[in-house]
Amino acid sequence: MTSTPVVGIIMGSDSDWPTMKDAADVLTEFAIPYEAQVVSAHRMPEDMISYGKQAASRGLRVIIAGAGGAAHLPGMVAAVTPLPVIGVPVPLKYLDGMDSLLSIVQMPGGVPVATVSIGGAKNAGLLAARILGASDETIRGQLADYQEGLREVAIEKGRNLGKR
Ligand SMILES: Nc1c(C(=O)O)ncn1[C@@H]1O[C@H](COP(=O)(O)O)[C@@H](O)[C@H]1O
Repeated sequence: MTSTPVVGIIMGSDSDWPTMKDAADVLTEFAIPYEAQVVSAHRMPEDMISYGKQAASRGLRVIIAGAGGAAHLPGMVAAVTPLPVIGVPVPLKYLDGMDSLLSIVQMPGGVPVATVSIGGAKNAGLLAARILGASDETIRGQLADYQEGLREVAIEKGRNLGKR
């Protein structure tokens, strides 16, 4: 039996998937059910509006939206859903993702998008887990273990410094 997705990962094009996959991998690691699909504000505006409007009633609790270039997708989805939207600026060949970053981060007051770093889909996945973990003790425990793992790796790497 597959569980109902609680995180929706959307992206402007399938070409964004190599970047966005990092968010999916984190959610898989935390056993958080997600769905991933292409939803473009520019190329399929009506579908994008439907996706955003139906997201909460379909059971989604967080949306991760990635896009490159003139990245209007995260902000437009945030405009039509009350769910938290995490924006991932996807770097393209030109401008190194600065265009996408600025398109996503400079939202007008009233319509928030939690923007992660350029190409920062891993942190988008972790942020989604933290949002869900605020009201879910199991996920919160998993996140605490994950953080402890980061500490142990950092300490281990520090120990190895003297051995070089
Ligand atoms: N920024 C957007 C939107 C949108 O914001 O609605 N739709 C597609 N795109 C972006 O166009 C780039 C090139 O897409 P193609 O590789 O399909 O030409 C992708 O990074 C996509 O996210």
